[in-house]
Amino acid sequence: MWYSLSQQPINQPTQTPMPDWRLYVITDPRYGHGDALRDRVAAAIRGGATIVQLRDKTATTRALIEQARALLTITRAAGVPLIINDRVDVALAVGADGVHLGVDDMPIADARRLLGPHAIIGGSPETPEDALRMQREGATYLGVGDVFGTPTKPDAGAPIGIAGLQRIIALVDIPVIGIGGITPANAADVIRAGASGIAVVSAVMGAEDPAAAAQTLRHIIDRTRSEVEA
Ligand SMILES: Cc1ncc(COP(=O)(O)OP(=O)(O)O)c(N)n1
Ligand SMILES: Cc1nc(C(=O)O)sc1CCOP(=O)(O)O
Ligand SMILES: [Mg+2]
Repeated sequence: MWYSLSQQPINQPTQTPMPDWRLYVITDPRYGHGDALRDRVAAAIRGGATIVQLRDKTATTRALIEQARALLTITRAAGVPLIINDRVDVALAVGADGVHLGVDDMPIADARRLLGPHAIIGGSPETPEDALRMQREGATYLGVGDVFGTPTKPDAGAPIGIAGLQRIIALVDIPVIGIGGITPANAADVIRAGASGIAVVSAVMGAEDPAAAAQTLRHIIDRTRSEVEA
């Protein structure tokens, strides 16, 4: 059955398998553009990143599209989804796997209508009410933070801690990824709290060796998940 965009039901069950959320790596222009960015993303994937987000709040639309196309060749070859931060138009233009949207970005319901039932759509709630609304509107997952205090996003607000993260995990049925100030020293706490994965910028993209940094985090995540499941 065909739907016009306006008739397409939101929150339609998707046949697409759920991504592997364990290690979600987010780019930052501070750590390179062009080939340097591509090399860092490729290294992060070699080390064990399971999902990648292109996040660049300063690039022109044209530059963002170029970066997205360049990253897609790497992520597709590795079978890792590429998510575009903020920009539904860029995700559509390049055929990315999804978008990530905060409370000031396009509403999730509109993005779901535009991108269709199989797109990965992440939401960043600021309150429990936001979390429930985003889930209702068709978010695939939530990125919840700032958990520990981030050096990367100055407007992230006060840290919510593990207790704040757990509150959202208990409230929704969709996967929750912890974000904000996550390092090898605290990643296990996020997984023990029930998060499906961790999202990091500086701990991998800002590392001298992104492959080694991703590998260290993956070991911690996988070990902690085994402990929790035992
Ligand atoms: C995985 C993930 N979680 C949270 C965010 C933050 O999104 P948002 O609140 O829209 O802030 P900006 O990233 O746009 O500054 C994210 N990007 N990814
Ligand atoms: C993109 C982003 N969103 C956040 C939120 O709290 O919603 S914190 C953040 C940046 C995370 O970077 P780092 O791993 O360097 O702390
Ligand atoms: Mg945003």
